[in-house]
Amino acid sequence: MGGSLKCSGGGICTPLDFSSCGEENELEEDSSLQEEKSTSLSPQKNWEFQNWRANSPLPVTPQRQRGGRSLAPSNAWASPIRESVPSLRKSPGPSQECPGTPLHYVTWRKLQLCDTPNTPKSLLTKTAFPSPGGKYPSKGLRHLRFTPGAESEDFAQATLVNINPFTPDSYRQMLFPPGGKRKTRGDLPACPSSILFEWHLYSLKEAPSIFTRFLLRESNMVSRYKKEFLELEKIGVGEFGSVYKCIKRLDGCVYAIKRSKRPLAGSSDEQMALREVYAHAVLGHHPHVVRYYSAWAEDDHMIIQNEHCNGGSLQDVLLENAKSGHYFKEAELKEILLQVSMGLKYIHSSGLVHLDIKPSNIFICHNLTVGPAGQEESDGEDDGFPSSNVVYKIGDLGHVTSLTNPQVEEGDSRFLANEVLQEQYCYLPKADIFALALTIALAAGCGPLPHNDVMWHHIRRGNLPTIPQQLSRGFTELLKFMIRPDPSARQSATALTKNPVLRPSLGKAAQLQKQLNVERFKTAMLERELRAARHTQTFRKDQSWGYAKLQESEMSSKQRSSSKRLVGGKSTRSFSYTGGGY
Ligand SMILES: Nc1ncnc2c1ncn2[C@@H]1O[C@H](COP(=O)(O)OP(=O)(O)OP(=O)(O)O)[C@@H](O)[C@H]1O
Ligand SMILES: [Mg+2]
Repeated sequence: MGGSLKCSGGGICTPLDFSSCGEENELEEDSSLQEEKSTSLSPQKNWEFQNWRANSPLPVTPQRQRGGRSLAPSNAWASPIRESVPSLRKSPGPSQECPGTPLHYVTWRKLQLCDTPNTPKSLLTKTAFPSPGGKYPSKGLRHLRFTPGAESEDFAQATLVNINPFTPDSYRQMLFPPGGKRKTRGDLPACPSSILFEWHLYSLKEAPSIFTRFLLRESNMVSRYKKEFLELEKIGVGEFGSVYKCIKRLDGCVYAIKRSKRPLAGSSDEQMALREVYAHAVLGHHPHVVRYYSAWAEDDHMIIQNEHCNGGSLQDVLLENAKSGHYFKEAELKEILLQVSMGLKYIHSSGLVHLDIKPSNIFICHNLTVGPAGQEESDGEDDGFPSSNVVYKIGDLGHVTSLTNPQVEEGDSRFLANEVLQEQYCYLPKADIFALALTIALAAGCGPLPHNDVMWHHIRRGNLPTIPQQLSRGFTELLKFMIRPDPSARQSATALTKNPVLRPSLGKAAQLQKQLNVERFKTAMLERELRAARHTQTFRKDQSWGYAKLQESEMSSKQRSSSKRLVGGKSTRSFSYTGGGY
């Protein structure tokens, strides 16, 4: 790949200098992978690996196919480190998601070496420990690392990894078995990944207590951001970070890159940054959750690469609306409520809560091309893919926490449910519902929401802020329900996705189904009656036939007896009876 590339706008883009940009880096990583596998093993394991490779019945995947990296099946519980390698992610088809998002980097199937649900720890460490200068050491150096003295350095590095608190216990137990039960090669499929994985289990077994967190400040890469992305413009500034619209030099697609404002090490921002990354990694893909591609630390700042939503945030639109005195109409409000409820349903069903739902954290994608492939993204028939051309997505997962072990970092007080302020955390998903109702009220045109004081409490008593447009009674009641003081009385996200006010077609279908059931029942009753009537009719017929037979036989016996008495009399009489026939 050389020469100049033609931009879609018709201009000539500066040719990519692959000596310094992402691809070289990626190829470097790729080509280093086989080496990396062998060199990150202890000498004994290294020998086993080389031996395995020589004798393996499986073809050794060419380096350009990135074969060594792709060990993960599609698994919602993706490892965060795996997420940091874009080519490992399963991308949707071209018709899905935002048109600016990339497609398959390589065919997923090609990437799979063996069906293990585990991200090999080798990949975690490989990504987690950038070497000085941002490149892996030369081959020679890498071999040198496996002198006995260098092993301890490798071992120390191998223990640097984060444990995602949003993954289920079973997942963590699988990765880090209690007591460090050592797996033998026989327990695992015979492929290089299993050897590497085994090695890491072995490390954990030997030193579980020194298994330390991978700290953001320990990253000292050359700016990956500058190397891999071309910054187009700053698109937003939030409490936590600034967001830039960028093109990835390698794939030519647009992304939103969020960079934390302050240095992270040891600050509360560090926790927030990690939460966001953990949550994104665990949530995977959903049409109503902003898609995540990668995250890394750079110069003590967290950088998160997300899908770029070309419509900006709902807050941006509300600001524009306020200027022109235009508000979302009821149909649009219902669409926003329905789509965000679908996203919340997905987040809640993953055992997480968002805790910062508000207009600036809802993002908009326009001009979505919905095709059959797009529909696959939907998480079920009930949630159907949005029919409109606008897709609303939940983003900014910096406050996400788990339902089972909530570590609550209160979001924006204007949207905060009273029970969360009172530190009652048993109905956390309902706090998201509360915030969503106020988000919709804002979109409907209500004035600025109070941060505190009398009006704040007035709303928490179940009173909707004044909305300057006539909304239907059903919709207003629905919004009121969502802000009821008792969180358990508020609808769940799942209930909202089925609510007939938001999905009248579902209501109509339900009504028709009901009518159909009544008609079916009536038909069944009529059939039963008909059967009974036929049965009675047949019985009567049989009865009358039997009666007639009886009468006939009685008559014939009478005649027989009278003819006996006439024996020797006129033969004509007797003849008439026998010839009468039955
Ligand atoms: N994926 C995206 N696509 C388009 N615009 C985005 C995207 N992510 C963020 N923005 C823009 O950047 C702004 C700030 O983003 P974000 O909410 O993620 O940052 P933040 O620092 O967590 O903000 P806050 O804490 O105030 O909510 C958004 O309001 C939006 O305008
Ligand atoms: Mg935000």
